[in-house]
Amino acid sequence: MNHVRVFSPAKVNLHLDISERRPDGYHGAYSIMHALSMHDMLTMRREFAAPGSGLVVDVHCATHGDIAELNIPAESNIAYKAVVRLAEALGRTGDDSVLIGIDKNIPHAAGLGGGSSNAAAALLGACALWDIDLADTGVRAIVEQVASGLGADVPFFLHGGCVALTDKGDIYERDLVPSKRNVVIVRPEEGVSTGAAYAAFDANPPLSSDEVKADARAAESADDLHLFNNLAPASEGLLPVLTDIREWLSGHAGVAHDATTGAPQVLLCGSGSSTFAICDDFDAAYKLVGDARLNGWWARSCNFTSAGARVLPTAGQATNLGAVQKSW
Ligand SMILES: C[C@@](CO)(OP(=O)(O)O)[C@H](O)COP(=O)(O)OP(=O)(O)OC[C@H]1O[C@@H](n2ccc(N)nc2=O)[C@H](O)[C@@H]1O
Ligand SMILES: Nc1ncnc2c1ncn2[C@@H]1O[C@H](COP(=O)(O)OP(=O)(O)O)[C@@H](O)[C@H]1O
Repeated sequence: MNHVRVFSPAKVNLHLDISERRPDGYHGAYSIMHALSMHDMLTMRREFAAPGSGLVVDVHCATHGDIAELNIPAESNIAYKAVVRLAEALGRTGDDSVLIGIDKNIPHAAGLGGGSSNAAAALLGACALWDIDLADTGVRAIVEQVASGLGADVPFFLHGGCVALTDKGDIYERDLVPSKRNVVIVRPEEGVSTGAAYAAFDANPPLSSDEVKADARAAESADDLHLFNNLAPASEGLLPVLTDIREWLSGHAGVAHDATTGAPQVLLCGSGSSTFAICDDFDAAYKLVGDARLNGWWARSCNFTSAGARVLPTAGQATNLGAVQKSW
């Protein structure tokens, strides 16, 4: 195969329980992530490689839908790093040329994991271009190790759906039954750096109770969870407009409420700067997007999805991802 398209979804953390900083600099994290129908699309092509060139990778990004352009050199793009590190891990030292086009709909520095998802998509796309069998457990272990080395959020996107992860939020623990509900994402113009959010967390870590921990571990489906994110106060401290957005969403008609606690189902996406709200139905989500835009915020509606980063079937093969893409 010399040409693939790879679906690259966004994520939210339905539950993000950060513990104290570890000696390796990372924080422990029990994270339950859910993939969204909002997605980027990667087009990857293998081209003629000049003799003696080694591996040549190039990346081009096009942004769509009012999101800021990603003005970074190709070598800084995490999709570039993914392909180079996978080639190294697999011992592929020969001449090769891989061109990656990224159509970006997911805003960056938004807590939606767009870069991490692009990295997972690039790993799967490279495997398809190189005819690498991911059913082989040895190969799969190499791909998962490369994913984890690229960033804590990357391994999730190899799975997708709704997944609980442990350690630093990168080790798969179990699947939960995905949700089919409507989601609205709202964000201000500014982003939040993940590293800065973790540093602010360290100043006064709001550690979770045993009850919160037990509750998350008992949940079997996404819809059973009580939304939780103890990184949110740190991000709100860094970017006070996040408090305004949370309070505004929490008081908006059409936002769903937790059946047990009665709390509005509104939460910061990971380290921010997006906030998500779960809505009762599509009409409520549509109205919420319009109202948020009137406040000057970026807003989109989408759905939870059971997909992850996925190489799309070539023409003639059946797929259910079309339904996912039409939903936003
Ligand atoms: C907070 C979360 C929630 O899913 O993601 P975002 O909301 O930013 O997307 C993750 O923990 C972020 O994952 P990711 O964005 O992949 O982080 P990395 O690139 O590995 O690390 C970025 C920075 O965050 C810190 N970091 C990350 C994960 C973790 N468990 N502890 C940390 O202290 C690292 O020290 C590093 O300075
Ligand atoms: N393919 C990519 N898509 C988005 N951001 C990328 C990409 N490659 C590198 N980056 C860098 O990673 C940073 C974090 O991006 P992203 O994963 O979208 O945010 P978050 O971790 O908040 O979800 C960006 O600000 C950008 O500088």
